[in-house]
Amino acid sequence: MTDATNTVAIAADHAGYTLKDQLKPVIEAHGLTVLDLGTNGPDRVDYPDFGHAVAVAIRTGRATRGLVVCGTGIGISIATNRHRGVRAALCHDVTTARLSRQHNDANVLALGARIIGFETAQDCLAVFLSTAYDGGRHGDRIAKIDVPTA
Ligand SMILES: O=C(CO)[C@H](O)[C@H](O)[C@H](O)COP(=O)(O)O
Repeated sequence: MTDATNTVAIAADHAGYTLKDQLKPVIEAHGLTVLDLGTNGPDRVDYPDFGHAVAVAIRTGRATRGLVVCGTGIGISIATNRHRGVRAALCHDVTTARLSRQHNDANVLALGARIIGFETAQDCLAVFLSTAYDGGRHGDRIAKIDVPTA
């Protein structure tokens, strides 16, 4: 049985699926399991469907972390962030990837396949997966991110 705490849900649109697939070994090299939610080919698809799929996997406990990829990373990160408790960070460099974990306790990394190259993407993901949340003063701020329901 797959251990959700060691599972990373991944998804991409047509612009991001190649990078998504290239990044699977990075996840596995960290001793983590990949839950691939598509897409798996070049046919045009809608990025919100794939951002939502990763967010739902986290919300339902099938995974604790996620990776989403589209052309810019913008659309899929916006969609992923519509889910309560899901914090997707769009990163273009290792510094933002590191700080997304230390300060924001980001649980999803978003990347733009048409914006950054494989080497940078690989470094961002490796840092994202290996950096712990700092806690402390950041906790109250994170608690204010999700808008309270009436
Ligand atoms: O970057 C994206 C959304 O922010 C998507 O991956 C697409 O690249 C973008 O929507 C453009 O779509 P296209 O059909 O590939 O032109």
